[in-house]
Amino acid sequence: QLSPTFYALTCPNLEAIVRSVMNTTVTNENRMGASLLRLHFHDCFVEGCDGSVLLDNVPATATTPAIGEKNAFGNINSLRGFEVIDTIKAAVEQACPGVVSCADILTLAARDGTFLLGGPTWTVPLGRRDSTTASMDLANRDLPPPFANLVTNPPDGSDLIARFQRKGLSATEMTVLSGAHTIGSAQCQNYRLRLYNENRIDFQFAQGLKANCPQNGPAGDTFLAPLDSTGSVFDNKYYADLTGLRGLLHSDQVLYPQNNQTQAKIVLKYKGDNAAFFADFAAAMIKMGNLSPLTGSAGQIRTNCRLVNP
Ligand code: HEM
Ligand SMILES: [Ca+2]
Repeated sequence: QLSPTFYALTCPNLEAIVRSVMNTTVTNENRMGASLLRLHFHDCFVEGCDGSVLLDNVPATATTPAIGEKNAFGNINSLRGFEVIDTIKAAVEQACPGVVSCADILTLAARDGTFLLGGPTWTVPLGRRDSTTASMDLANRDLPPPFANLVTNPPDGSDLIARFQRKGLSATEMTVLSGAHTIGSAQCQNYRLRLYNENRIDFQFAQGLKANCPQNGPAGDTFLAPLDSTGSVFDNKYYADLTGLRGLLHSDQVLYPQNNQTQAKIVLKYKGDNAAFFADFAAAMIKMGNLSPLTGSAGQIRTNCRLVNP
């Protein structure tokens, strides 16, 4: 029951406001476009796209401790862009107070970040409402780790196909959404094991990265490398890099396996057809953006994206 015209009467300038702040932000720092795309993904995979990831801290309840998703493994010292959401929210509140959810703002910001770095655009269904809860445990359970395999990681279910399947997303959609790694960067601690322990990696590529990512931490732990060879441009180079064994994360390289032609063919298709990549990425983003939204009178419209309303 989300709709692209949800705010047509109540906040007609919403999309222009988001685009304007995002434009300034991405011009100033390219990577922030990528960071907001990732923030939206991490919101949607935990309790659905409800702005839960934006909550600074959540008061304890009978069943959950006082802690939010920001402290989960994949998020802590890694997620970025919270201040950008604050800036957009402030501008939106000025224009149309109390009407637009943080979850919708984040969804639009992710779309604009993609577009401003050269990617596709799409129409965003709107009308999500904000959660009053966030769960570190659910985030730890549902966000895929960079060491995840394609299909085999029993018994903890940390394989990529199953993890996305649980969110109603197919292996093809998982592969196209991973194409988001055409922009942005990762820290050495997330690709170190791959550099030193794996065979399916281009020799020169690994050598180049080892210089700043030594085998033993904490030295180099936070050193950033671009996720593909054109890290500030949204393009299909990511897939060419995978076929050249230059995927940065283990979870990237496993998308192009030797022993699974069905899966490998998805990568080859997007490597050879940028238009198909863009179209399928846009469609998969809309699908991911529709994950169990709060609508109607469920949840709330947060005044401050970091806090549940008093
Ligand atoms: C398939 C499973 C996935 C895994 C295991 C994964 C894991 C990661 C990791 C470990 C990083 C680097 C974080 C850091 O070093 O601080 C990263 C960055 C990123 N991820 Fe993913 N990711 C996955 C899927 C996705 C999806 C579906 C999207 C969006 C649709 C996405 C968007 C991004 C972006 C844009 C960045 C760069 C962020 C920045 O530079 O700030 N990822 N991902
Ligand atoms: Ca969420």
